[in-house]
Amino acid sequence: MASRTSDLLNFEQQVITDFDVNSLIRYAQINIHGFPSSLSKFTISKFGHGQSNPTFLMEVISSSDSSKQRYVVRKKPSGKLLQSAHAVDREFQVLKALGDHTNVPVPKVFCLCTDPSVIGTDFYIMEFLEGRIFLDPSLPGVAPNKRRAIYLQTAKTLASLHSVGVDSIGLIKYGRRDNYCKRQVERWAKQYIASTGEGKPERNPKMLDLIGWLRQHIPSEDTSGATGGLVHGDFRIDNLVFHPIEDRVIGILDWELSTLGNQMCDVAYSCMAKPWPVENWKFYVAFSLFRGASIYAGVHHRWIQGNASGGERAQIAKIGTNVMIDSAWLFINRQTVLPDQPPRLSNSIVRDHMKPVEKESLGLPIEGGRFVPSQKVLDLRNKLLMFMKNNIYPVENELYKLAQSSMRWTIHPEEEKLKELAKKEGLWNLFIPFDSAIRAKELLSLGNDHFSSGVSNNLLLGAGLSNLEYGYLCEIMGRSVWAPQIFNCGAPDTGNMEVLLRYGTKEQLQEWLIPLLEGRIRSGFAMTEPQVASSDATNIECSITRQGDSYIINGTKWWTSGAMDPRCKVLIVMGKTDFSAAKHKQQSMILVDINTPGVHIKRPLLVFGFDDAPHGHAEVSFENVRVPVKNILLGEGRGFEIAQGRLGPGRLHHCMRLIGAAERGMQMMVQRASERRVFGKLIAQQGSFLSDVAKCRVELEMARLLVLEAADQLDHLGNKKARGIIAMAKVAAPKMALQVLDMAIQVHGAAGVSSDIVLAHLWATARTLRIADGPDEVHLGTIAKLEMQRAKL
Ligand SMILES: Cc1cc2nc3c(=O)[nH]c(=O)nc-3n(C[C@H](O)[C@H](O)[C@H](O)COP(=O)(O)OP(=O)(O)OC[C@H]3O[C@@H](n4cnc5c(N)ncnc54)[C@H](O)[C@@H]3O)c2cc1C
Repeated sequence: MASRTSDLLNFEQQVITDFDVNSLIRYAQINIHGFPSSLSKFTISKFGHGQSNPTFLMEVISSSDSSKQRYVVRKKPSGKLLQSAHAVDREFQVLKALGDHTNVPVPKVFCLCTDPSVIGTDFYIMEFLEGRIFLDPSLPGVAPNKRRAIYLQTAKTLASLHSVGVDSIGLIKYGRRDNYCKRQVERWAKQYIASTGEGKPERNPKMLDLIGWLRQHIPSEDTSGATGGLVHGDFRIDNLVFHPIEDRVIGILDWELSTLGNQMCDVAYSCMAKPWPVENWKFYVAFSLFRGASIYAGVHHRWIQGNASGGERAQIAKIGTNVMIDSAWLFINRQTVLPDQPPRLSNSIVRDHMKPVEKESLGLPIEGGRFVPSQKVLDLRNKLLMFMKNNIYPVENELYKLAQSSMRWTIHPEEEKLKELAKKEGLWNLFIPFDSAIRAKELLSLGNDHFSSGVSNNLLLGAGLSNLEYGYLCEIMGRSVWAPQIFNCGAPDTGNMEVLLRYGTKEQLQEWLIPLLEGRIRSGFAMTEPQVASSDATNIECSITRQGDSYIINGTKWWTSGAMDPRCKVLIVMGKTDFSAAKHKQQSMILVDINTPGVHIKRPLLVFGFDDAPHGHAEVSFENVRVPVKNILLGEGRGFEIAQGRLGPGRLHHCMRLIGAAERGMQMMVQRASERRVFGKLIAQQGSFLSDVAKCRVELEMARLLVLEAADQLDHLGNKKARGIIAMAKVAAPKMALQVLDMAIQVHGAAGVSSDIVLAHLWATARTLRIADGPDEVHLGTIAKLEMQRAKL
């Protein structure tokens, strides 16, 4: 529940002894227009909430008309203060500028006094805002829809504050925009040192380590000032006054730490409890916790000295300091390189924090359903749908024509044009999970000049989506066999790029990942071998033998998808580096330039007569292929480890595309049935059709939910723990797609099995997915094994 601003006064109205109240009244009478010249009564009460500048409510009753007026007085604390803290004159300056020139909600300020003879310290007087303050950021007791509105308003208020053009409202010199974090780390480090140590609260050595860590990880945008602007410095929900009834903010309070600087710090600080996947997030959250720890140490120290404005409550600051230091380290360590468990999404956190009774009262799924895409995803989805409608469906026939001609193994120029268009529209590399993108950026210290295509590197590293978010988009690409590669989201490139993003060295990323991300080259994944049952990858026989600074590769692979493509330049080859090692440690993966002597593309394989030109599935032989040692991925014997990381997301991408293929089938089936007459009636009017189409929809929606759930679990639990549900999706999605496409083919009659329309090709592709990336039986084995284990618990 919210507290009224007036409820936050200390219970007993205090008689102020450390300043001259009469002097304050005299000052107000002279400097505030409309302040009563004679008073029949006045009271001064102190606000109990907040630990910093003492703040008072001054209520005065005019003796002439008995009207009551309320003002807020905010002053510096008395006593010796830490350097640059408690600058109420700066608070006044920023409040005045915002109040006079912007719509940012702030209390109106009346006067600033820097004359110590009045009440002993600087102070200013502002209007009193009667409204609601939410002291607990989890908003207990507030209905979910209200909570949503309040959080939304909080975010909007921060956005309005961050949008202020400081130069035009007289705040141009309010601070420096660059190197904010750098200066802040030094400032709060000094204050921590000053507040702790001998004769003071105990100094925590982990805080010193934290200072060192922060110094080493200052983000580049901080140095450049790219994210610079007005910073509140303490933007929390309990520093906002909400309207007494309406869910809107009427005032942002407590501007003590405001300045110009890196606005990301405000963002991170305001959602410290909500991990959020952007670059440098680790730094910003750790920085917020560090700064909080330093402030608490100061509060605790002042409490020991007897001049903390928060009174006895300041004692808890002692515990708070160390909790914050520990939390910072927990956060830093949890996210080293890539998290075992990727960051949780905010809606899951909200769910997790709901009390059972709240969940029950809502009957999960909450707020319109569990799988409701965010606005960002909806926007991308709409863009994709338009792109498919305007650019892909209309050229499908044209692309097929070339792929069935004698020029089948060349690229249609339209395809490359569409790739450029997709890049421009921000529909590029959407498959890249945000955590992998962060690693790539860190490893490569990417700048725009690393890319030749002229597209910003941010775009080349995707849109910062989770696997679940990508699920809503990938299925749309799956509606056409041509679409995925136009968005640079085709197999096996996505899986291969994911391998490089997760496991590649800096050099490997430079050499292969960047051209792949740009869409300049394509790739293949060579694991399956004709002579052994390759669904069990321990059977593979291809050898990778170390010779000095090289590895020599010998073996035959088949079904190496993409290897026929003239743009294919690199293969990830799985082979054995040590035939005598433990069963799952014999295999390694290595990068092979397709033009290396000894790599022979033997022939394209056909899938029910489709050769999938110009992409193709090739038989490839490797005869004494010599590659440099640096091409090994992750290290010898770690092939299985990589395969597990690669296959989870890759498998799900297939499932997502299958949902899209089935949707296309549904749409074509209904359209055909609504146009074609058989025996005097439209097909759609035949009872058997209605029953069949409904059953298809049921199957499709079940499979979609399973796929989305698997993506959600992959995001939350990681590859290993999500393997059961991924296996389920991998079994269910092809089965469903085959059923729906088969029905669509049936409705189309002979046209359905022809190559004149896309259904036969979509069906053939779906059929391969009961085998490719592991046959059904292998996945059923995984599901059954987990089920048996569960039963034993
Ligand atoms: C279109 C297409 C594209 C492909 N792309 C690639 C690629 O890019 N790179 C690559 O390396 N490979 C690729 N493959 C190969 C694919 O991954 C393999 O075909 C698959 O792993 C199965 O291996 P296999 O063909 O050797 O079948 P085998 O291992 O010989 O299995 C044959 C059958 O045995 C049965 N079986 C297997 N295991 C079990 C079990 N545990 N219990 C009961 N029955 C079982 C299943 O019915 C299975 O279908 C592709 C395949 C296709 C069709």
